[in-house]
Amino acid sequence: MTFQTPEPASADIGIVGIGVMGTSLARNLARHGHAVAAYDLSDEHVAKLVTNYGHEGTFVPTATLPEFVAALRSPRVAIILVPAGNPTDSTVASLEEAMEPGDIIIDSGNTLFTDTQERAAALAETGIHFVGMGISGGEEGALTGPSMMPGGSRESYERIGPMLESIAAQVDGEPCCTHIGPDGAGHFVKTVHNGIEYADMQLIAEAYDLMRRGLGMEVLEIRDVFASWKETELDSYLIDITTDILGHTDAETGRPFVDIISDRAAQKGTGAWTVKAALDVGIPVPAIAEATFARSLSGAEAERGVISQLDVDPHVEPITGDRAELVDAIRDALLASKISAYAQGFDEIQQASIDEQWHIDNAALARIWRGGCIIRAGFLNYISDAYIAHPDLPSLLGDSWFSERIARCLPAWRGVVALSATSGIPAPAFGSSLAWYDGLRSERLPTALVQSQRDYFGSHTYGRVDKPGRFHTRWELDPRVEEQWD
Ligand SMILES: NC(=O)C1=CN([C@@H]2O[C@H](COP(=O)(O)OP(=O)(O)OC[C@H]3O[C@@H](n4cnc5c(N)ncnc54)[C@H](OP(=O)(O)O)[C@@H]3O)[C@@H](O)[C@H]2O)C=CC1
Ligand SMILES: O=C(CO)[C@H](O)[C@H](O)COP(=O)(O)O
Repeated sequence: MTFQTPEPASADIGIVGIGVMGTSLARNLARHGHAVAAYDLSDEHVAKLVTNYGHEGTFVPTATLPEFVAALRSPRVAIILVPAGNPTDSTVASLEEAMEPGDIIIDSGNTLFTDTQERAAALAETGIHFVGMGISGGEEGALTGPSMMPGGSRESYERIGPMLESIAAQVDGEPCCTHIGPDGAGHFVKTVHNGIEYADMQLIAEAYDLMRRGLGMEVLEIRDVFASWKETELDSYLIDITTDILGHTDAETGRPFVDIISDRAAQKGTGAWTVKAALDVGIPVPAIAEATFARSLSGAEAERGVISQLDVDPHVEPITGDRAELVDAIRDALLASKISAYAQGFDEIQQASIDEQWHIDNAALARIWRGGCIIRAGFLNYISDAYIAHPDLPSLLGDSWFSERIARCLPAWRGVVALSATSGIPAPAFGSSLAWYDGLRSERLPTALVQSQRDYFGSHTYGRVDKPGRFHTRWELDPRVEEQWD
């Protein structure tokens, strides 16, 4: 396929990677009156964009990256929407060759934030701005209004902000796009957004499983339950799509779609990155970790094959009792666990922001997640309010809106986690969230014993509850002697 050589400087902005997201974002920009240059390794993708959607606005198809760059008005702005890793590296390298100081490269893929930091540092010498921008909303959101999380220099945001804000989702008259912070900040918060997404999805799936296998409910009955939860604090996009999915019937078999789809849930890495980064900054995110492991477990063919054959009957003990009360209990457990998962994600962002000196505004971040993105949910308004009232809030659970709901849901939360264990229906994200909460509220934790063990075998020292300093016990001596080490 050949395209006519484009007019130089005829496009306001360009997109490299005209796949699922690139096509939608190019259309969104064009619909808002921006002329969009398009480049993809595959000319066919670019041609399809122009043929199918050319009537929606101005597209400038290009066949090579130098042509693409030449088609951009100066200072040039190019958005990359290709797979993370090598394809992004090679695209950045080619753009760098053709671009000039003052131009802006925006990587909008799901990129590891440390890669963004490295690319931004490498490009800094050239005078080309590098913006690592998280984007969320999937194909539909990118078309009708995504949530966007750009990192990078303030100067670059002044140039690209108005254009991005014009195509972002709008909530209460505010665009779901704001400058997040320097270098890797935008990609970091998008990664944690996805970690929270993993947790929210897993929690919903656990609620479904407890109703389906535990209470023996039909799929359409559960669909109706989820539809009714939309009227509660659980109102969210993920509850909406769950309701829709549960109402869907497989055309070929006439069975509920959820019964014919393979239960292997895939992952592209952002959940695992969130967990790894949480380990690095020392912040516990067990709901996100369990959600990530749940996907790995679902794909653990060999282990599942062996263990499912073990002669342990019954595999599932039905949950008995008043069904309406049990459904309400599952709803409350879901709300409390969901609050925990979001609190964990925000804790992680807060700590990374301190460590990296990103100065991320959690209130503004919560506001841009209210629309456009996959985790959009009514209660993000309350998260924003909590951080407006106390920007350095050590935990969302310290805010009264959240603590009151946790207190209200707590008895049901405990009951549901106990039922999960006795019925044999795994609810790892429910259970780990509750354990996280109980850990944080414990005045004294058994890690006192862990620290004693560390000192015993490795002379790692310890603090005392009754006086300052670091101490070590000479465990090998008889009688034992305590030494003060500093
Ligand atoms: N899908 C989603 O919901 C979301 C995706 N993202 C992120 O956005 C990025 C794009 O995702 P998505 O649109 O789903 O992926 P797709 O695979 O649909 O699109 C990627 C496009 O980039 C093209 N491409 C690959 N390598 C190059 C290259 N070196 N130069 C130019 N074009 C190239 C591909 O062509 P070809 O097919 O010929 O290889 C394809 O057309 C990813 O980083 C993804 O993680 C972010 C948010 C949401
Ligand atoms: O970024 C996204 C949504 O916010 C993408 O859809 C991403 O692919 C989701 O992650 P995974 O594929 O690992 O489920």
